[in-house]
Amino acid sequence: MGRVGVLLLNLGGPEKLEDVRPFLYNLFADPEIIRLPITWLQKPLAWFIATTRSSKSQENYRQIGGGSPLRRITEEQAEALQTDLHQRGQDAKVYIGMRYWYPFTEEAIAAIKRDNVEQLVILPLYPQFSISTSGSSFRLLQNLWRDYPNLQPADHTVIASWYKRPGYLQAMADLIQRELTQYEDPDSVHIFFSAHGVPLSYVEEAGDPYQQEIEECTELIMRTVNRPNKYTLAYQSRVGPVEWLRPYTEDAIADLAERGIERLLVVPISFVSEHIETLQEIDIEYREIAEEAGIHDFHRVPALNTHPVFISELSEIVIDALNAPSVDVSETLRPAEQVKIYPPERWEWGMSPAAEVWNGRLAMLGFLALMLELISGQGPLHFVGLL
Ligand SMILES: C=CC1=C(C)c2cc3[nH]c(cc4nc(cc5[nH]c(cc1n2)c(C)c5CCC(=O)O)C(CCC(=O)O)=C4C)c(C)c3C=C
Ligand SMILES: [Fe+2]
Repeated sequence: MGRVGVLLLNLGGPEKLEDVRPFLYNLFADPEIIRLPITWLQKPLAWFIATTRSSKSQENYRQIGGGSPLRRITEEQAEALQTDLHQRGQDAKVYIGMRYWYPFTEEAIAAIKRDNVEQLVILPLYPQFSISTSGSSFRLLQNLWRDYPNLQPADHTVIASWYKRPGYLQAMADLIQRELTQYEDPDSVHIFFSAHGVPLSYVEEAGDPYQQEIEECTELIMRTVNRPNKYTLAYQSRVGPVEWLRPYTEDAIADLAERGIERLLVVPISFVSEHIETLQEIDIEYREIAEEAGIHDFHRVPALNTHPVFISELSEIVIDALNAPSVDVSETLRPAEQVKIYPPERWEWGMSPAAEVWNGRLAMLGFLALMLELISGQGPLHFVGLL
């Protein structure tokens, strides 16, 4: 057997405040995050959103110490996984490929080539699959290997999602149990699962399995916790004007407060590391919302980070993958491609999704034209004297 490598895929995060704008640009330039029918508009729109959003986003990163801890934590996870694999007699090198910031996936692929890795396990650090996360990274790999076929290792296998794995469920249950034991009356605590949201259209029109996987994951964790506590699942971090998966976290907190719930234990479940959305959004913003609504006992379960049971499960996933027939990255993408493509390209009359999409596109084009005219000082509105 040739050299073995493990590629951990993750999102990446700005390390300093100056990184925030270019990081946001990379994120919004990704067609799996915003898909535009006119490809040349993707980059100007990404530039526009990144520029307008960056000061608000920078303020959030400032509140957590001036940057994302994601790179440091992912490096710790990679090191712990490599050590655990070695201890099991599996000699493998672990690489990190971030989607939107350093170390970029392209850098990891170059290192994998340099090291002559022949067998590669591709393991996203997202327990559940979404088109916007693991799907986007798989698409990037597919495009890279299409354009540079010599960079592709002789054998590679892709793990699409792994939220059902017993070690993951056990580690999550352990974190929840640990927090519950801090309470005098643990059964009175309401467990609040907060998953990262995605636009509703990803699920309803593009066939993203994310919502189903999140719901099943929540049930499996509660079964593993094996306690009588009541629980709720809600979706956080909505961006932009379109509808996302519901209930939104802020609404669900207000609703529970109205029902007289006093003790809330928040469990972030879409991501395995601390990041801006746990440290700032949950710990600061949602805590404030809860307290204003009358929930003064507001706690959060820490992210898995390098929890030993979790790291050990990652090793098991890698070893199982090495012993199973390989799965090509394009096979993993195929199920999402077989379902309806979003946005629908064919025009349909009436109040149809196609009409909504095309209205949205035209509005976006009009808005962009206006922005360009405001910046350049030239255009049809200047010509007719309206600007
Ligand atoms: C605009 C659409 C977005 C979708 C869809 C989306 C899905 C998604 N994201 C994560 C995990 C993370 N996202 C993070 C940051 C982040 N995400 C978006 C937008 C979408 N995410 C933005 C604009 C940002 C930047 C931060 C901000 O301005 O609010 C991060 C943080 C990394 C860090 O810096 O610490 C993570 C992690 C998941 C799991 C997901 C869908 C399942
Ligand atoms: Fe996100």
